[in-house]
Amino acid sequence: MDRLYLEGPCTVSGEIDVQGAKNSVLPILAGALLTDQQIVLTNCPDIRDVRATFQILKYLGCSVDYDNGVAVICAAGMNRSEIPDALMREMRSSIMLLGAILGRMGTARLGFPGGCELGPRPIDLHISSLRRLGVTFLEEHGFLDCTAAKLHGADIHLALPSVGATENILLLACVTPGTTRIFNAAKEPEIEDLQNFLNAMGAKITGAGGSTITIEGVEKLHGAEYRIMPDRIVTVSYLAAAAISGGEILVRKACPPHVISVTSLLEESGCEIEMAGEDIRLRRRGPIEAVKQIRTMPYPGFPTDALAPIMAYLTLAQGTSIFYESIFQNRYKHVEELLRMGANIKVEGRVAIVEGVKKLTGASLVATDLRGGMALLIAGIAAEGETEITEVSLVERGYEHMVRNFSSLGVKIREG
Ligand SMILES: CC(=O)N[C@H]1[C@@H](OP(=O)(O)OP(=O)(O)OC[C@H]2O[C@@H](n3ccc(=O)[nH]c3=O)[C@H](O)[C@@H]2O)O[C@H](CO)[C@@H](O)[C@@H]1O
Ligand SMILES: C=C(OP(=O)(O)O)C(=O)O
Repeated sequence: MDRLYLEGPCTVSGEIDVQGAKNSVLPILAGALLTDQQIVLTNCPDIRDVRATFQILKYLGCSVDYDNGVAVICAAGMNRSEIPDALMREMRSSIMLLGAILGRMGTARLGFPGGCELGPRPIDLHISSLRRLGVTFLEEHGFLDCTAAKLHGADIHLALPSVGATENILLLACVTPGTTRIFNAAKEPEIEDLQNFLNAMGAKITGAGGSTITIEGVEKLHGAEYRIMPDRIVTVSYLAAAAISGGEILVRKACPPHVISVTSLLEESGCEIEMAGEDIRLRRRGPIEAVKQIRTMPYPGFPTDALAPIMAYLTLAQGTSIFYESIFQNRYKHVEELLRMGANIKVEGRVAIVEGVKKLTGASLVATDLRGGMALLIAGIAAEGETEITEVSLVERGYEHMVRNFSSLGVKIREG
């Protein structure tokens, strides 16, 4: 999709099911390379990053079928271990294929991943961790040549709890002889989803969700059927859209415990939240109240991926909200676009000061990145008049069926 048009203000109201999580399905698709038997994934989201991963899997020699949220992958015919540069640049998570390709083929050749819109995103921790497992790297002409001749378990202390590095270690260590322990591992729920999926394939991993993960290498993995967990950032994006519009929403098939850092902020700012089983209901009580301090942190802290959607919501708050982005260097590109709508935001380094305004007005905007683009959509719901958003394909990296889903909630939205 090229562009989106919204006609605001609209009131979001209704019920919606949450899609499967982008950040779970991508490493899990990499895991499908570790067996020559069939993998069936349900709740697999229909998003651009998944389609890009399918392209890479097919290039590597796998068969891939996708229909209505069910992906069937078979890597029996895998006959390549290199990923062309153009496919690597499609997305950041292409780097997650490294551990899996090495685990299956013993060698891998790939370029550097894309997705640099948030500032520098080095892969030094991925490389140093896999080196501890016995992988050797040769870097030449923008490509990494990797060889896993003599793999062995190891203790790995991560300097930072990197989500991607933790996942790459899991993917390789589960088929590496011996015991591997990861200290200061990332604790994000998507890591636990990857652990559960790999264990369903016969891996022996314990501890994901905590900061120490233990992996007993096994010789072989087998086929499995697995349901991808709900996307926590899509969940909070729907909640923010309803909240800014003064509406009421029931988000179904979610995982409420995964989004408490965001729902408690929504409550603090004037929304009523009810959680029951897989349901989250949000209703706005009155005016939006500013939130004094929002600091992005690794899980279970406030997620960096939720910063932009929540910032869009707080542009209409009474008072001043202050954001501090602690994970990425440049997560404020969308701010310039929100300013065009009449928002009052000042950015100083990693801090953004959002002075609430009484109204936003529709404008012609460019999506700067995935979550920044969703922030513009959320602002466009509350803005007076027409909002045009271009570069929407960036938003489609992580959100499925946007026009259909937001229309069903009462948003006047159409594809351009
Ligand atoms: C596909 C996927 O799951 N993406 C998520 C993943 O990204 P990703 O896995 O890239 O994020 P990381 O947790 O690795 O990055 C966190 C921080 O560590 C730094 N770092 C990371 C690796 C490395 O080798 N060296 C290094 O310095 C990064 O620059 C960043 O400042 O976690 C991020 C943080 O929750 C989320 O915003 C992304 O949505
Ligand atoms: C930054 C994100 O994703 P990625 O790591 O895939 O670029 C995101 O989902 O907000």
